[in-house]
Amino acid sequence: MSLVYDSLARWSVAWSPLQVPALGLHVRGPAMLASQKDFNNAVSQVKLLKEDPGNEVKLKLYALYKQATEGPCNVPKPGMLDFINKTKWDAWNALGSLSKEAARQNYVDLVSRLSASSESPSPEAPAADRKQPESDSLVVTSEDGITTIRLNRPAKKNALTTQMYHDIIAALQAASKDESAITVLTGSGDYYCSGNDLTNFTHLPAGGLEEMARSAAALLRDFVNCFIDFPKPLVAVVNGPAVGISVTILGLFDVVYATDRASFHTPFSHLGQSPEGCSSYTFPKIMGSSKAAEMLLFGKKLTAQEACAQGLVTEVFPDGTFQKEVWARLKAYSKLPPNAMRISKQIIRNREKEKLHAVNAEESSVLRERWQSDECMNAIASFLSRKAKL
Ligand SMILES: CCCCCC/C=C/C(=O)SCCNC(=O)CCNC(=O)[C@H](O)C(C)(C)COP(=O)(O)OP(=O)(O)OC[C@H]1O[C@@H](n2cnc3c(N)ncnc32)[C@H](O)[C@@H]1OP(=O)(O)O
Repeated sequence: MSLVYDSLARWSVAWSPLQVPALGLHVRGPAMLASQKDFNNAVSQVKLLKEDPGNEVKLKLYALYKQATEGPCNVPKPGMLDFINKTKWDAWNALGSLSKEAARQNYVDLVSRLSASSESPSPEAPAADRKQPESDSLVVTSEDGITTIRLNRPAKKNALTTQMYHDIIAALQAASKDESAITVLTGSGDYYCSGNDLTNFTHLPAGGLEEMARSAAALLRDFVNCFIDFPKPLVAVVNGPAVGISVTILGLFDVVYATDRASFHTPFSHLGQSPEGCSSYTFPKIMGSSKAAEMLLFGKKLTAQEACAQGLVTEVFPDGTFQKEVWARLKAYSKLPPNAMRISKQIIRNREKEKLHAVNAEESSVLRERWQSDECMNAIASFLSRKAKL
């Protein structure tokens, strides 16, 4: 094994970035695929990376570059002892029949994530230095080794405004670097979260509906990416009913504790919309395809006990003792060695990450189209004119 690593290290020196670029990526909608120009820019950007991304990532870059430029692996497998070329060949071959266009997009995505992480400040951000959210609708605190991100719009059932998506992204980025061991998302009041604030769709920018859909899809994608990439144990403390995107992203949490008053509802078809938060992938994996279809296609609302039986929720607590029991448990967990927890999370989650990024991109792209449909516009208009509730 060390021989292979040594060889890879030398390789990375010998490789020009032009030769270098997530394995197993097979899904992506046509609307958001990168152009040749985006791809060429990404190839140039690789040269400017400030930090060496490591051999594993270089292998991914290499494989995606080959797939994007030459298509599926079409050269004979190198001999057993030709470690370097065999490892490169394996990485390229693992991409199977991924299309050139999807490989190009995945290459662009990977480079953009690498560029963003090499630009972000690396020093640990202690809780006291944390930039506070722009609005009071999100409250972020750090105590006893736990950073808590609290949705704080109880009068609107914690519906997520555009500003809140931005603030949650910033809070997760800060939490990933602070001194806490565990990060928690929870809600204030009787609801956990009623999902996307439907009035987000009423603020039409100068570019009209099309521009609104484009920017919402980009924000959705960034938002979900933060959950996919979050490096520490991430726990949802579901203090009441959960709707829409607050349910779908639960598949990206490590542990989900729920009060017995919680319910889990994804009424996407009722809203003329389609699943997000990687739920089109995580839900069938967690609960099987037919239970996932009942939720995601027909909007079946699950009780907390049902969600627990189906694996979406880790444990259900009686509402009367929910807060006390859950926080006592989390405080105990937060004393565990933080690095061990991070590394264990990495092992559990890393092999799925590229797939999840590809699913997120496709779901966002499909929603971009859905948001411009009559079905969706009519459903939102109906809610806003108070004719419809879930
Ligand atoms: C960057 C964009 C990314 C988008 C990602 C895609 C996300 C998709 C989703 O999340 S889809 C799910 C969207 N959510 C809903 O459709 C829920 C709509 N709300 C309801 O059906 C009901 O409000 C309820 C069942 C959640 C609660 O009903 P009830 O207990 O009777 O309370 P009220 O209806 O009186 O609600 C109180 C107050 O809150 C306002 N409100 C609640 N939810 C939302 C919401 N999602 N968006 C906007 N406003 C909401 C509701 O209008 C009331 O306001 P008012 O007091 O009348 O001013």
